[in-house]
Amino acid sequence: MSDGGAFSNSDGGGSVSNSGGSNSGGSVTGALAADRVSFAYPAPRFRGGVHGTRHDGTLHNGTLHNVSLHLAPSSSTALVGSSGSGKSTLVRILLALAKPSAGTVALGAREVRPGLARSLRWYRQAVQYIPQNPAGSLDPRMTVSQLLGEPLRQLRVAGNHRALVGEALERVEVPAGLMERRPGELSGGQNQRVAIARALAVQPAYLLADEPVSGLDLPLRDTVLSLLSSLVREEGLGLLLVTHDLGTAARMCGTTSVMAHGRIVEHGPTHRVLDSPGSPEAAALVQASAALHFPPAVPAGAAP
Ligand SMILES: Nc1ncnc2c1ncn2[C@@H]1O[C@H](COP(=O)(O)OP(=O)(O)OP(=O)(O)O)[C@@H](O)[C@H]1O
Repeated sequence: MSDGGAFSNSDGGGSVSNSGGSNSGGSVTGALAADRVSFAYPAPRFRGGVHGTRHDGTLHNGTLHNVSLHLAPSSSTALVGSSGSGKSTLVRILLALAKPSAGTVALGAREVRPGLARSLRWYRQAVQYIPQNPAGSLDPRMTVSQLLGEPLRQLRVAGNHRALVGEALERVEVPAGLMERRPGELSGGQNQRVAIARALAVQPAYLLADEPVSGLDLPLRDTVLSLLSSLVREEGLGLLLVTHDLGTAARMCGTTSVMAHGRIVEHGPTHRVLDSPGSPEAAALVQASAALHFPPAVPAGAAP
């Protein structure tokens, strides 16, 4: 699909309800949708121009152009694309951290835009984020139990917070004995799991995850990906997985969107996108991934 026109996931991007499970973010119903979103980062002042615009009035550094992405409960979508194609920027817009210059973001029937923390509390609970470097997002002064308890308190999540914290840590296999440690007293992998537990503890309806397992060893990757899959399957979570790993996209996600130069250039069932890519950008990603996983064999005796 060219230019990211509005589309729905094949597994139901329309207005739907969470199918249940225990995710309390599931009290929020409907699709999470970016519709025809454009965005440009502020640019340095041009000579004789207005901040952020060219002399002809067009936006400089138009980072996203007319991008649409619809996520549905109980489904996983992979967002792939080369470095700098705009994936993280789109995630920031979906998180209502950046305001699009055109287009809208909505959860169900409610449009969302950056604003007062109080007015976005419902949205921050419903849509959680796992950043690229989750461990780096943790306040080093806080203990694990404080780190997980803080968003529950700030977002006024209903229920027994102590129990929610314990349950989230158990899900990512962080032993309860580490609850009073601070990030500096944990391994990188443990910190990453704490950051993931922090997102899960508020029981979101949607999880936007930017390379969530890139810093973990292989068995732990498997554990975390299996956990995310089961949250989607059994508890109605909607997952957007930003990844450079097409194998992870194939394993986890029913649909895949491909970004290039700030546009969605292709969207469809993951197996179709990966098996017979319909855009040169998707084809290049598949080719690069194949070369990485199955490099041409070095003939015996040849220098490596
Ligand atoms: N804060 C910023 N100010 C100005 N330009 C930015 C800013 N953040 C990102 N950009 C630019 O916006 C474009 C898209 O960046 P973005 O981080 O969204 O790409 P990405 O696809 O997530 O890349 P990666 O896979 O490397 O994380 C890039 O050209 C980048 O340099």
